Amino acid sequence: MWCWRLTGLFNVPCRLSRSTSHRSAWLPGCGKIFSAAAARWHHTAPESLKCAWQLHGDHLELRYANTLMRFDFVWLRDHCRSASCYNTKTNQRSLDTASVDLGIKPKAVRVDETTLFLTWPDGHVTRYGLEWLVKNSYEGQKQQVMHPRILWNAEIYRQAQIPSVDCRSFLETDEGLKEFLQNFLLYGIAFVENVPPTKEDTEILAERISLIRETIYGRMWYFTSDFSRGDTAYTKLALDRHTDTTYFQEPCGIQVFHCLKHEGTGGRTLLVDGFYAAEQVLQKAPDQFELLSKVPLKHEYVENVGGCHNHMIGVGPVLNVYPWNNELYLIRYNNYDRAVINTVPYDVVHRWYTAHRTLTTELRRPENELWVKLKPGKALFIDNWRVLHGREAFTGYRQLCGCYLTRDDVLNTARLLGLQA
Ligand SMILES: C[N+](C)(C)CCCC[C@H](N)C(=O)O
Ligand SMILES: O=C(O)CCC(=O)C(=O)O
Ligand SMILES: [Fe+2]
Repeated sequence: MWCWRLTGLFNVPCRLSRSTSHRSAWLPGCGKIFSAAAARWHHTAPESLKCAWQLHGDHLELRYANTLMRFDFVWLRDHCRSASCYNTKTNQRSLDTASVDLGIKPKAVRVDETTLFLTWPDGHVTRYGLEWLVKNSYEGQKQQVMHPRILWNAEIYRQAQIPSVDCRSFLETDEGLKEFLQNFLLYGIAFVENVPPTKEDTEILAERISLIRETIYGRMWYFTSDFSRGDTAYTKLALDRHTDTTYFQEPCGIQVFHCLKHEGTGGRTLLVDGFYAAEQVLQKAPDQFELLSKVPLKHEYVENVGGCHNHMIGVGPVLNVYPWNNELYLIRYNNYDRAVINTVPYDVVHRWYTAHRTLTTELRRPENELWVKLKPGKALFIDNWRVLHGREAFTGYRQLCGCYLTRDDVLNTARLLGLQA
């Protein structure tokens, strides 16, 4: 159901990206290679077209499992998995890549049903499983998604009826943790229920999946509307949708919120899937999507309140995509914390404002807004690289606790449980 939503992100041509310039050079070329040079193709077995290969001046071309791959010779030497080149105990390369002649060429090539064999000028033999090559080639990787996701608006999210995970099952069983992480990876948000409403218990939750990322706000933070810090978060005012810590070179990966107390009105939490909105921009105005992914901007945090003095600057585009498949991995969006734009000339600035407006329009569509009231006992985990949060103005005493998590460690936990992350 979600595949089609995802593919859009990768297939739309991105004029400046390397992958596209490759693609256009590649597609017209491949027909020619097959027809004009068919005599030079070597097949595993005469009756089998499963695998065929051809040696060119500076690369090896291999066709296997419906994938046409091209391998640079240095790449083929560098990735050798023989005992002298690769340590399988540590999964680390032992070969010194700098010792490989950049003009290296195999002196013999052979392919059987499962394996490619290369003999190098010094007699060293490298073997590659054909399946391994498909999985690890550029062409194979280009067809893959790094992070499978389900993009959502309020309706899609509600209809999916994703259950909250119970605190005990989250803490005590691998199944509970895995279910939670799977939902978190797919949707960018996930809830844990029946959490004792204390900072200490929230910390135990956080530590179950990751390392806590300590920042200028501390390790575990409590906050209320006391303006103890120089930021609107510490008031009763409404906060429009945004991602946090855009002013870090690497914005925090995950934000945990647990509302410990609220005696008053308002204060609901707003959640918006930034990737869903970005996908709409890509569909409607690919040039604008591209601009948002290419123009670097600064975000800034300048604080001088009480004893707190901080000046943080983070640089990066609003949308961050992997260049080989155009897949989004990070949105940096905070209009409060966006710094003076002095990294782009005036004409690009105007086009950037237009693109920013298009994205903002998508982010603000009421149908994309998921509103939830955080209550004591219900902890919310937000993927701060994807899902924007905001809050409604409120009255009365409201206390939130939480922390940031290091993204690498959340993904590490997910992978160890067998999830693709
Ligand atoms: C979450 N906590 C209250 C600790 C910090 C809030 C940081 C707010 C800042 N404007 C930002 O968006 O990064
Ligand atoms: O008060 C809230 O619900 C959230 C405030 C906020 O955006 C933050 O702390 O990052
Ligand atoms: Fe925030």
